[in-house]
Amino acid sequence: MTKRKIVVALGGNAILSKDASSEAQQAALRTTAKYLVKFVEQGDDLIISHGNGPQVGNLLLQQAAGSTEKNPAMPLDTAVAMTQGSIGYWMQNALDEELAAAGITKDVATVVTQVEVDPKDGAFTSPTKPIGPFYNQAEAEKLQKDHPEYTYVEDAGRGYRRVVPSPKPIGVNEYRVVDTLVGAGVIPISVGGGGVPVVREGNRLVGREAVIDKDFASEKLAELVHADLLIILTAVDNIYVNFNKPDQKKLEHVSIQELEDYEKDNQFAKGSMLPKVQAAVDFVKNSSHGQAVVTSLENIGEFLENGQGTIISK
Ligand SMILES: Nc1ncnc2c1ncn2[C@@H]1O[C@H](COP(=O)(O)OP(=O)(O)O)[C@@H](O)[C@H]1O
Ligand SMILES: NC(=O)OP(=O)(O)O
Repeated sequence: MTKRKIVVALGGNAILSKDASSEAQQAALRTTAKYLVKFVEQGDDLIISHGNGPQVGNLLLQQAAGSTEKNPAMPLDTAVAMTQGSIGYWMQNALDEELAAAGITKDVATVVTQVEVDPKDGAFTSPTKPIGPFYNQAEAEKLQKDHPEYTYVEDAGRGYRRVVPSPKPIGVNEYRVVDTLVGAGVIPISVGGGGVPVVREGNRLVGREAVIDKDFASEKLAELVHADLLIILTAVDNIYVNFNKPDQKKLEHVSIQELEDYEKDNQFAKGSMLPKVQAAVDFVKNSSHGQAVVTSLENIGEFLENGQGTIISK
């Protein structure tokens, strides 16, 4: 098997399910690391990215609760950088342990990554990215009254959450560093939480209060480092059409044209499967030879051994 350069984007369930304590998130990441080591065992070069929606929202709440004039709460761009650090630390620690258990000598390093966005991106005036905890309707209504500057919306029938702007990534400032690390045999963790959103002002990169979708940021990074594969890991083994209906159909090998047709047919839920499908299609379209895969962590073994999962090609 030839050595491949793979960008792996980790879904929310790879880090946090119900318990938001650091112990529980670290335990989940140790399980995640066991799966990811399978790629390393077969000689692939990995670049890992991850989400931060629950974590960055929780961090903002902690910041607000403890803030004083002398110890002010940090803005959202800085909070994103803080979650890159904390989740990166947990992921490095978990991978170090699992690589050692597998007898593999390889370093892992987190790169605080700034992702460029367009200051005129319409997302800045139309927040859509859910962050932090879920609320019931009464709680959300009270929060909305107390914080008219924030937006709370219903999130896919699961409760209410605060939403923030989520502009599209147009560049990854540290992509060359990431590629250099891969070339040196290191496993980089990059564009965590979609990357810190920044806009270019001359020679300066200036932070913006937003949370970029990690699937789109991972796609941009995969393009820039000329990855062979973009693997988007989530809670399902495959993308489906007629998802959760009696006639649901699993997609196995699918072309970008077919996926675009299904997208026009509204087959993919906004804010959950749709960004993954769009990121996968963009990567395959914009790379000379790349493929994209959407599957679950638990299915990695089946993907590696039998090609199971949804595999998207030109
Ligand atoms: N057409 C579809 N095919 C498969 N899953 C879908 C589809 N539409 C919506 N989903 C849901 O989208 C989820 C993935 O989105 P989400 O949980 O937001 O992602 P993440 O894993 O990045 O946190 C899947 O676990 C599944 O429940
Ligand atoms: N930044 C981001 O996309 O996070 P989630 O995947 O947790 O929503």
